[in-house]
Amino acid sequence: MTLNTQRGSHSPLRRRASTPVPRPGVPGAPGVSCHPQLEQRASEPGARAGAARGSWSSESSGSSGAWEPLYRVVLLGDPGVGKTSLVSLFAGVQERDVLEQHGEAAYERTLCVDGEETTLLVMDTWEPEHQCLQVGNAYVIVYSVTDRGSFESASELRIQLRRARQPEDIPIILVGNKSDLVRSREVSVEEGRACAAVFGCKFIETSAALQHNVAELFEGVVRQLRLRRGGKEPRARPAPQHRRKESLTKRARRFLDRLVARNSSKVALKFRSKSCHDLSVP
Ligand SMILES: Nc1nc2c(ncn2[C@@H]2O[C@H](COP(=O)(O)OP(=O)(O)OP(=O)(O)O)[C@@H](O)[C@H]2O)c(=O)[nH]1
Repeated sequence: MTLNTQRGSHSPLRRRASTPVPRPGVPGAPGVSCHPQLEQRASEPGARAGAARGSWSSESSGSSGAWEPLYRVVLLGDPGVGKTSLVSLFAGVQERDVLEQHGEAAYERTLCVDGEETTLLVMDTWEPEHQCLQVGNAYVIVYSVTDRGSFESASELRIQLRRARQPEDIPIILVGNKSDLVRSREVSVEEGRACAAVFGCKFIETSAALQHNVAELFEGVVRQLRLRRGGKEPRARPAPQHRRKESLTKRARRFLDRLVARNSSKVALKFRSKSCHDLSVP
């Protein structure tokens, strides 16, 4: 299964072919970007249907020109874990429809998931400290299952993200990539799932090389965004409280310490999540 070719009747993914690279300027004008600038913080829940899109995109989609929501999805993770490979599959790029802004590459694509179209602007970043922690409507934190260090970095990123976006209930998906490299695996699927459970995010393993679960990942992002759409998310987090923030951070640190203490597979078994692997439920 690929993101770019026929997938039968199952959730067809449609690439908006040759989406013009927008230029900065007046929103809505032909050939002009309506994407928010990177300096702009992501909208609050309820208004997170970020930038409306201009006439150029409705032409390419053949739609009536109605404005559609566009969500910014930021990929984070250590170098070499496969972020660019995953994003390239998402974008279906041979030629790169790349929007270069402040050093990040962004790819826009409209997905049809559960009969409804949603446009994602997926940003492949390599500087976690940069503004990317502020701009995403959803985050995909990638590690390589063959690199325990990248798994630990993913946990650190989750902590940073929580600090940066504490009051918001934004979708975060932990991704263990390179699942095809069975013999060099260093992080078990149970550890990945357990980590996601501890950090309160979703989890999926992918193989960009085999194109396994890549479509499911981005469809899952769409579903997670929709679950929170319009501020109707019933599981919206309560107002932030200092004590809770501290306690979760401490728990996360403890979890990390235990992983590093090479007791990880036993520890992982202690943390079970009923639904962190199901990207279609809250
Ligand atoms: N076997 C295997 N190799 C992969 C997979 N995903 C990526 N790779 C390879 O891993 C290497 C790094 O992949 P990238 O996609 O460039 O990783 P990245 O996270 O974007 O790396 P940076 O650009 O340095 O941040 C490349 O040689 C890819 O071909 C995968 O699922 N399986």
